Amino acid sequence: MSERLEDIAAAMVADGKGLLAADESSGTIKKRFDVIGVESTADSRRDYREMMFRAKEAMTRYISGVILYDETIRQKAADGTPLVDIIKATGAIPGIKVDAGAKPLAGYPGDTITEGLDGLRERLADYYKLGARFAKWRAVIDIDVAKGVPSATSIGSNAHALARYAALCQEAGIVPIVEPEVLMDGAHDIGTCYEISKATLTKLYTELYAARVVLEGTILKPNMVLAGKKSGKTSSPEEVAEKTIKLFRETVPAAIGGIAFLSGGQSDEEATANLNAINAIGPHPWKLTFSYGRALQAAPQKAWSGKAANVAAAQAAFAHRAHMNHLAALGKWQPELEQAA
Ligand SMILES: O=P(O)(O)OC[C@H]1O[C@](O)(COP(=O)(O)O)[C@@H](O)[C@@H]1O
Repeated sequence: MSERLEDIAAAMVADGKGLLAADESSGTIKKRFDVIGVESTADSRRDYREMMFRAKEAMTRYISGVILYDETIRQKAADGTPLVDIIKATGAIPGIKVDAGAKPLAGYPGDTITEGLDGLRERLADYYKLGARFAKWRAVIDIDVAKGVPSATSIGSNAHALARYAALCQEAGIVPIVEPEVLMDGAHDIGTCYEISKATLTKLYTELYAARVVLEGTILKPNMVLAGKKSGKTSSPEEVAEKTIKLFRETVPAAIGGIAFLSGGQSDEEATANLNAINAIGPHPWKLTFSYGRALQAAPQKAWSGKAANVAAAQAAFAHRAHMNHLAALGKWQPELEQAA
C-alpha cells in the first residue's frame, strides 16, 4: 500500500472500518484480566491478542488498523509467526502506542502530563522497521471544576507535547493519532465536558499548526461530549451527537485525515449508539469512526476467559461488536440488531 501519510490516514478511516485499540499498557491489561480471572503474563497477553488478530471476519471486514503496545509489536504467535504479520495478512495496518503514560503535573494537583518525548525519534525509527505505520499518544484531561482541574497549564503542556510527538511521527513516515482525552469519570454535566473539550481542541490545533504538522496526515482520537459518570445523568445519543458535532465544527479543521473516537468507559452499546447518532446527522467534513479499546474488547474478553476452548466464541463476540461499530460508522446501526445476535 501507499506510504504517503495522507493515504495511510485515509486507509485508517476507510468507509465502515475503524481501529482496534489493543495497546493497553501492562498495568491496564492486568486490570482487565483480573476481571475475567486470568493471570497477566507475556504468554496470556499474547494468546489473548492473537485470538483477536486471527478473528478473520472481524479483522478483514471491519478493522482498518490495530494499535499495539511495545511488547505486542515484538511478539510472535504460538506458531512462531510475528503478530504484526498476522495483522498485515488481514489487510489491517499495524500501529503503536508511543507515549509513556500520564504522570502528575508538578505544581498542579489533579492534573497530569503525558511523558515519552525523550528518545522518541529513535524509537519511532525502530517501530517503523517493525512495521508500524501509525502511532498514538494519549493526553489525559480530568475534570474537577471545584478544584480548578484542568488548569490552562495542563491543557497547554499536553497540547504542546502532542504537537512535538506528531511532528516527530511525520518525520519518521508514521501517521500520528493525536488523542486529547477529556475523561468522563467526573461529576460534571455535559455542558462542562463541551467547554473543557473546546478549550483542549482549540489549544491542540494551535500547537499542531505551530509545530508545522501536516494535518492531512493526522488522525484525531477524541472523546465524545458526554455528562460525567458521577453526575448521575446519561446523555441521549441525539444530544451527544449534536454537541459533539457542534464542538468539532468549531474547533477541528476539515483538512485532517479523519476522526476515530475512544470509548472512554461507555458501555459497548452506548459507544455504538452514540457513534451511530453522530454519523446519522451527517454529512460531516470528516470521516468519523471508532478506535475503541474497552467497547470492542469487553465482550470477547469475557467470552475468552483465558481458555483455548473459548477462542471461537470469543472471536464471534469480537466480530459482532466490530460489525455493530462498522454499521455505526456508516450511520446504519439499529438497536434491534443487538438483540438479533
Ligand atoms: O492507560 P493505558 O494503558 O495507556 O491505555 C488506555 C487506553 O485508552 C485508549 O486510548 C482508549 O481506550 P478506550 O476505548 O477503552 O477508552 C486505548 O487506546 C488505550 O488502551
